[in-house]
Amino acid sequence: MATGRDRVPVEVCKGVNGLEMVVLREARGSSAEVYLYGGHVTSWKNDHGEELLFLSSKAIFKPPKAIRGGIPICFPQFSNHGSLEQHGFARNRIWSIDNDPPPFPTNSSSRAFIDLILRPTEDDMKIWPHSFEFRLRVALGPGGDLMLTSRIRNTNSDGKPFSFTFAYHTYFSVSDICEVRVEGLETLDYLDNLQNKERFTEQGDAITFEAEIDKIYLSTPTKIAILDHEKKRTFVLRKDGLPDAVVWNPWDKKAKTMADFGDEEYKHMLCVEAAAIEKPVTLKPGEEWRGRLELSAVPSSYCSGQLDPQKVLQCS
Ligand SMILES: O=P(O)(O)OC[C@H]1O[C@@H](O)[C@H](O)[C@@H](O)[C@@H]1O
Repeated sequence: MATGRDRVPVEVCKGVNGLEMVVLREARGSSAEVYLYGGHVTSWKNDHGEELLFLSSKAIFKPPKAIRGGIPICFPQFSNHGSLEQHGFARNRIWSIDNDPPPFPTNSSSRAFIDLILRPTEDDMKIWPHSFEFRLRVALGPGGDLMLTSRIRNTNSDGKPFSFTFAYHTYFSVSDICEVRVEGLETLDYLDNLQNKERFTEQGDAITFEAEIDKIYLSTPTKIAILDHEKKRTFVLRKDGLPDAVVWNPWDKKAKTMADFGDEEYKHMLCVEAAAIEKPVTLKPGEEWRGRLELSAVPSSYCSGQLDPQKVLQCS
């Protein structure tokens, strides 16, 4: 666990439109950028300086519009699964740097990290009448892995529990969506957002892409792999506390309806979102929930054709 002593100092600077952001740098060259607006990771680069996340060239860095790309945080509501605004309000609030977070029991050897915190304002409590503390740690591992840990605590003083849904809405950068496949979701049940959230079962093959997709896979394994054949790169997601996984690509028609997304950009992105949606999380006052996502990008040149994400990891 990193202590104050061996921690790499983070840089706080002004990003697009003067919005404050934090830059994390790891000794071998990987880096990440985190905006306080949304507690939003907008960039994750490997030690060759290659960008691994998709960020739209038309992204609007201006509240209240959430930033299109990177890793928006969906809380306290995923999508339109409730009465709040789409994907909740955490992604368009200004978070603060948390200089003194409660102890972080983690075995991570990360030295480059930032702790952020979001608490509701009085106005927030008018639309979602609950008091909470949302602590987000964004860390870079020594090998360039990106780790996000969310800790959400019910701080209601009225004795009331609350429930929420959640997602790390990660936009991965891919060379060509038609050359990408996702492994780890085969044979699982999913809710199809394009068919009134009806429940279906996925076929036995890895998922490939040739049209709009918007599915919530249920009870997914802790590891999911995204294989980018053209780039010879595999993204591996490891997650904890997040049983569901959303797979989204708007494709051409939907892309044209989105003001903050280029018409052709759908070809170069894929969202695979570690989430808790089907069974909302309920917290009593004083209780805390934790949801963790760890992302790695590994060369996959010798791994194509292997369906087991575990093997993809072993041969990297
Ligand atoms: O445009 P937004 O609000 O960022 O949402 C983008 C997409 O986010 C995905 O997570 C949802 O499943 C989609 O239904 C939605 O279209």
